[in-house]
Amino acid sequence: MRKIVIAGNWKMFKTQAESEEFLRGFLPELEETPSIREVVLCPPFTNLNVMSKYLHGSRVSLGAQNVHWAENGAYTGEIAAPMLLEIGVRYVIIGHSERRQYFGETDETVNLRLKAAQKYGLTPILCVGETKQQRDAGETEKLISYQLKHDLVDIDQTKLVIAYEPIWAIGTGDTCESAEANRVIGLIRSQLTNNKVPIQYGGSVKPNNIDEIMAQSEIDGVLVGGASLEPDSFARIVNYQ
Ligand SMILES: O=C(CO)COP(=O)(O)O
Repeated sequence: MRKIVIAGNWKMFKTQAESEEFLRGFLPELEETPSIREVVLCPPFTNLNVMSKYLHGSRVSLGAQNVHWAENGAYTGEIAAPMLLEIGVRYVIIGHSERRQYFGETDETVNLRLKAAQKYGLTPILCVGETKQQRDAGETEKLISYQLKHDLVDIDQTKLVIAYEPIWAIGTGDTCESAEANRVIGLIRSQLTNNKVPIQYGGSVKPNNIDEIMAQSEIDGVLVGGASLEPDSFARIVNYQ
């Protein structure tokens, strides 16, 4: 049985006060959530410390949205793994398409960040996925194979989560058909050496499509953007049928 990992990626949303307000509404809704489901929240860096204190003793794990590969150093604007560990962070999203698209992230830097995360005991959530153009050109499989081959060099697949996030489905309301997401995720799994790696789907996951997505045999969880920002909607997703 593979682990189920349901993560909220808050991107650049919520102040500290707003994140505390979210938790006040969200935590009570987890009382009935099956314990096999790992629930992760990935807020902006500025909220991690206060949320870590708030979540102490709760069943929710904290994740960051990026990590640098050096232990420390002259890297203005970056955050190192030991800084995250010290405040109780356990997961880190790496290689999100918004990092690749807007901030010059490459497969090489993704690989460096993955290695650093694992070296310090953080579990990376590696994001892969194709653009609309690549999909229309029939290049989805080739692109994802390329990303996996380069991103996963010397990576321990026993401490890894992968998220398949087709870029055209992110923030668009244009969810990938669940059967198609299942097919691509099966393909990702066939390229891994460890068949226990949890593989999530991400891209316009909402309360009204979560049950169908999670009914797919290859899909081990979801990485949720917009719908993770409201306590009721994220609780509905975590408590899928
Ligand atoms: O990018 C995503 C999660 O990392 C998905 O975002 P949305 O759920 O808003 O489409």
